[in-house]
Amino acid sequence: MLQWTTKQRDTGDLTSQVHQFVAMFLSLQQLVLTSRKVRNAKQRATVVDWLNNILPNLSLSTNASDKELRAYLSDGTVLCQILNKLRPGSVIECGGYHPSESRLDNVKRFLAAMDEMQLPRFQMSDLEKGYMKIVLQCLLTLRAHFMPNGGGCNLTSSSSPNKSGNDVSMSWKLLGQTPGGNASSRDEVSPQAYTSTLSGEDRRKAASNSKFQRVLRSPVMAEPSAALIHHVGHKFHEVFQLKQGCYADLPAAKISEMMKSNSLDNAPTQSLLSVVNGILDESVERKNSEIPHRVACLLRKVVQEIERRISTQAEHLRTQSNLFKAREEKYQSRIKVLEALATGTNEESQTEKTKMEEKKEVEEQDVIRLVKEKEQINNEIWTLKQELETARKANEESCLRMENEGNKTQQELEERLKEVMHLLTESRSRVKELEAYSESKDERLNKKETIYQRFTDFQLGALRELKIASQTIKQDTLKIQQSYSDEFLHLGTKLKALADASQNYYAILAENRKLHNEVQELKGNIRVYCRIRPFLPGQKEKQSIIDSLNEFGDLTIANPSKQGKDGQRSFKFNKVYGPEAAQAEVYSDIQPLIRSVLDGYNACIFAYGQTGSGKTYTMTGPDGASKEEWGVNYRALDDLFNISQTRSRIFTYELGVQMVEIYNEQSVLLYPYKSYLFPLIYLQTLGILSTSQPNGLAVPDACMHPVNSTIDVVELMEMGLKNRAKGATALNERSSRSHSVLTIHVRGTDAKNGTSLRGSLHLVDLAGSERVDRSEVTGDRLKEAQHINKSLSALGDVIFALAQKSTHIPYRNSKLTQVLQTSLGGHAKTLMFVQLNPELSSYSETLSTLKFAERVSGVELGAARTNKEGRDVRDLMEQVASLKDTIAKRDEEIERLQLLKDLKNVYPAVNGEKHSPSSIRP
Ligand SMILES: Nc1ncnc2c1ncn2[C@@H]1O[C@H](COP(=O)(O)OP(=O)(O)OP(=O)(O)O)[C@@H](O)[C@H]1O
Repeated sequence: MLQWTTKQRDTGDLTSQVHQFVAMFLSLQQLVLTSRKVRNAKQRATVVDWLNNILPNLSLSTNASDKELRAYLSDGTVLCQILNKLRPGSVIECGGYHPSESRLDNVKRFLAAMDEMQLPRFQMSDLEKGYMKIVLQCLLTLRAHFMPNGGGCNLTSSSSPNKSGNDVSMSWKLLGQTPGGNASSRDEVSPQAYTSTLSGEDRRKAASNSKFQRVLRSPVMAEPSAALIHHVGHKFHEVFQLKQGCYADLPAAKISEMMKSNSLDNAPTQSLLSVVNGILDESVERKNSEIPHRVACLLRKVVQEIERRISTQAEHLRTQSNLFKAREEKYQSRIKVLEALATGTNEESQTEKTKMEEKKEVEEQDVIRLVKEKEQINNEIWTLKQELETARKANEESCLRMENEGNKTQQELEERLKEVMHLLTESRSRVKELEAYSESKDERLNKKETIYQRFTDFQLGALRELKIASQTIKQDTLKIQQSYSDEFLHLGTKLKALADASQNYYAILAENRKLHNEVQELKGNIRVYCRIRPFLPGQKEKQSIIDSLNEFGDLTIANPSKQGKDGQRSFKFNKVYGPEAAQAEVYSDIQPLIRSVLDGYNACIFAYGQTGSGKTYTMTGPDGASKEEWGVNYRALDDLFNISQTRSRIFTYELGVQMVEIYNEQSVLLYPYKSYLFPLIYLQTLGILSTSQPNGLAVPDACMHPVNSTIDVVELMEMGLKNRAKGATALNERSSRSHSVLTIHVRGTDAKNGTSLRGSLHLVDLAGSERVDRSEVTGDRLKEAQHINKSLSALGDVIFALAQKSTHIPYRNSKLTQVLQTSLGGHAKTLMFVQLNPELSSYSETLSTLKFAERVSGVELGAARTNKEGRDVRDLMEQVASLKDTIAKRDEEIERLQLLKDLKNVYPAVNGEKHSPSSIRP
């Protein structure tokens, strides 16, 4: 860094200061400026600006392109005008060219003038071909040559053209040259020559300014950096007015050589200042210049001030010089006058001498005054220097600050660089990791692919095997199918044989059954048909205890509380009807038995079972039954009527129907036998029957009803049914608590031989067989239950006595057994319907019913026999019956009388009152 020493301040003259300032500035530039290429556009703009200044009528656009500029310059007129403006008369004035001249002649003249001035120039071909860079360089050189202050814009005194001209002449004067001086003399100006152009005092100061010399010859100046040289190249070029070539293309070595040859020493002050101004202008204009904008502005102001002061000083010196010249001339003339006078008169010469001395004194005073003024100027310069020093210091500080900031920034940048490097390293490692990961992934994928490939191969293999296996299986299946079809055919044949055999089997079975029935008939077995009632509509519980049944009379019931075979019980009867069996089906099975009555057989059909098991349904049918729903009673009567009518030509049949209900057997013991026998109602239809029945039962007050058709019988039966005792019990609302016995008496007479036959059919609807829970019924209901139980027990006793072929059969234990005596014994055909309730709650009752029925089915009554009689026998029988009837009446009379006698003994107070048995009967 160059220092502005006090000595320099004291001793340096203005020019040397400027030189020094330029050198310092260049040093500063070296420190702060970086190399930057001056753009062609900038140059062009400068040239355009300059041209517009010189030739205001040109009106070139500031942003004119190379092409536009070339258009202006191509005919050489503008070039000639420029030269004439700068140096009047240097070329022929050419406001237009002569028609005989070619366009290029103007250009040639311009180039010749440039050659004459020994300024670098372009070639004709450059302008023609549009190499505007060289043309621009040439114009810039010309501009620098004639207007070193860049067109005079920056000089304060350049506002007026006259002043500008003065400045130019002043500059040349300072350099010891005239504007029209030989350029070669400038090129050859050495430092010594340059200093010789200065005034004596200035030369002395310049010579003594060792610092200045050192600056000019300093290594920095001697060997400027390439960047610096490149940056300020054109400025130097302008300053040193290089002869040839383009300063932009000037190699660094050339500039370095120039620096070594002390070319700066020879540069005019004004040029140096214009260099500084140019650099500062450029710095101010360029926002991103390395010189801070404020500093550049300040420096420019300083330089302008220096220029102004130099200008003022020069003006002052010029005035003084003129003054001195005028005085010198005056003195010369006076001396001449005085000399003339001296030769004339001494007095006059003495006077004149005195006057001259006086004037000399005045002049000396003037000189003293001038010296004082000079001192004053020196003082001003010194103040200026001080200001310059302050500015320099400020500049240094700013440089230091900038340096620090630069260092700081550099450090930050380095740190940032480190961070970036770190990030780069990290990202590289990350990339490596990713690469490794992708490689491993690739590997894994490859492995997976291999595995999948293998798996696929394996699957395909397996598929192929499966295909083969499936084909084999297909073939096997076909074979098996074939064998199966063969076997099926074989089986079909066998099955056909089996079906035939089974048909035979069924035929044999039917034959067996028939034979069995015949055997039973021969034996006189009581036939037992079992019928199962369906679940009633609206009944919630529908779990049936019926496990199985078949057409052969097999029945199995299941105990819900016991699992497996322990809970099951099987029975065998002559027939078992399921819940779906129709009334007609049931009747068709008993039809032969019923019809046998017309052949003179006694038959008895009774229904046994608990309350609600369907006894009445089977024997009579439901209430208001249609013909399809008719029970056995209606169907039997209808059937017998029809057959009797069919056989009317052969046989004359008389039918009598008697309907008896046995109720509260126990009360019979208290009443006469008529009442005893028929406690509630009796009906004796037809007049064919005498009041004395064959079984010995008298029917007192018998109502005889003749019947001629089935409908008559049905009406009679309905009348009888209406009179049945009915009541509500816990088991069944409509439960009958009485035994209902419908007896059909048949007498047939053979029209040919007069033989007669008698048959009777008892159709008995027994009371409910269930055991009565004493807690549920009391009073009359309890009595009814007891009677029912007793009569059923008596029935059982009779049946089992018959089964055991006992000598004594206890028919007389109940009224029921007495009524059924002729049907249960005495070679009658007997059939029992065992009615079953399928409900779960009735299991125990059902079981005891079935057990009773099982025992009944084993009872053999002996082969049934017809009641056929010849006419004599019949007459005798009728006589016997009449006698029996008479005896019965007598017995009855005796019994009645006996009863009256007993009553008289019991009630002796009652005198003469007679009670008839009928009045006592309920
Ligand atoms: N095979 C059947 N088909 C359709 N309904 C039936 C059948 N058997 C019985 N019923 C019906 O069951 C109910 C009870 O039948 P039913 O009155 O005949 O029983 P019961 O044994 O005569 O009873 P009770 O001892 O009280 O006279 C009746 O409503 C009847 O219509």
